[in-house]
Amino acid sequence: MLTETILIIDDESFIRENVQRILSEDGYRVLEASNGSEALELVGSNEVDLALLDLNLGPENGLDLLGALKEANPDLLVIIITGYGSVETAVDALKLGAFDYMKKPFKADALRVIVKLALQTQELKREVRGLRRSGALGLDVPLLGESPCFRQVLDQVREVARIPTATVLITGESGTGKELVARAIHSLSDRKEHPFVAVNCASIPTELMESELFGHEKGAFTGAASRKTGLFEEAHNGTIFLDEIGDMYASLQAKLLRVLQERTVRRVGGSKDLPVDLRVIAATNRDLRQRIHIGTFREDLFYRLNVVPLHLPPLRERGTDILLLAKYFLSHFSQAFGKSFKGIEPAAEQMLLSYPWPGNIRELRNIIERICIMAHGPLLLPSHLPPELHQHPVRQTSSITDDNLLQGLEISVANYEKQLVVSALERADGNVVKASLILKIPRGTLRYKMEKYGL
Ligand SMILES: Nc1ncnc2c1ncn2[C@@H]1O[C@H](COP(=O)(O)OP(=O)(O)OP(=O)(O)O)[C@@H](O)[C@H]1O
Repeated sequence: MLTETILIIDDESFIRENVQRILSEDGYRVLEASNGSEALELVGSNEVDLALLDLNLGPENGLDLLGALKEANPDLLVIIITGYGSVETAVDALKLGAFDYMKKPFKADALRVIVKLALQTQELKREVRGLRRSGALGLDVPLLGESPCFRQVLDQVREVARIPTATVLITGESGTGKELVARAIHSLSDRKEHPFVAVNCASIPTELMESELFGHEKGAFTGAASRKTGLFEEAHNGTIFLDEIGDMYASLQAKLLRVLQERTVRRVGGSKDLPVDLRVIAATNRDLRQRIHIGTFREDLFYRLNVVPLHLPPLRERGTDILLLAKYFLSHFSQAFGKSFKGIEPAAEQMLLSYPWPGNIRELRNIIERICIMAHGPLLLPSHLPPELHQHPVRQTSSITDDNLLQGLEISVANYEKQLVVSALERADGNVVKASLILKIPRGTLRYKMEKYGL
């Protein structure tokens, strides 16, 4: 990431010099403006991430300038600097879109904290925008993930979506996103204008399941007062998603096999075979081969379903996707519940990365949702995380996963180096000189690495 650029707008030169000194020491690029027109010119000609604006700019109206700055760059974050007694104006500034305000005189550490928070927010917003743009795949529901093993899944999703007749079997632990992937395949295929019908094969009582799936004719059984179309018919031209296929009742397995072979369905009590044109996507978190072995799943059905196998990795094997997803959910629920979460504290990040996530993405999503309901922010702290995450030891050195190997030596080493730099900076309370002593490297080298890793 490039060095962030901060603009200080103040008519008092000693304030500008002070801010310049503190923030450039921390590795930021700092620009200075003593009045509104200089500020607007600098915002127009530079990629400014954050502006520190003194509202008392001599005869100029600071609030007007705030509006003009936001107009020139709507993504610009503005922190207001206000003198004693003018807090009300600062509140007006917040209403006009300023990020926060700071009272004069302020301490160097307070400045550092507020600037860091603002820039973290900026980054989070950028990430979410990027994710929305990529729609991760251009879908209405984002299928998020950047780890090599998940990228492979996304490639397979794109490939299989192009073949609208291919049957897919999605496997993976509970909560890994099997239904979301099934929806993605449908939305990216030529069938997208037609229905996507999801059926949970484990939740419908077996006696009802047949008539749910195949429909029935009037009078087919007691209580069948009228004709009913089944879900296969409803999914005609679209996609049927058969979740928890491993729990499907044996007699229905035979009927499903027939649908896959003949591409027709017969309603219960009916005598006609009705043609259906659809894609079947089945999913399971069970080991189907083992079920075949013990005789509860038909082998011939397994081969009919397993035309394109797609395996979803558990969250614990997806490395930093955990943080990507956590930040996405944090931003989403924070907005939904009117909270002010702006980021995750590094220690909490480590806890999220170390936990094995038996409930996968669903568990992560639920935890973050709960935090956004119960807590306030601005940072997600270790104390917000539930006991199960505290009981799990934070990994000091990352163990070697398949993902590490797929990333290759250079990226894995860089990730490790970044972790060390972050830990040293934390231990040194952000002081670069102290951190460089901890790491036993020259200060310039540390700055270079911080810039390289966007710290
Ligand atoms: N890649 C992803 N990006 C964003 N959200 C995701 C992703 N994968 C899953 N989710 C979210 O996680 C939750 C669980 O996903 P989903 O229901 O698709 O999992 P599943 O594997 O089908 O679960 P089960 O086996 O229990 O049926 C959902 O809220 C879903 O929106």
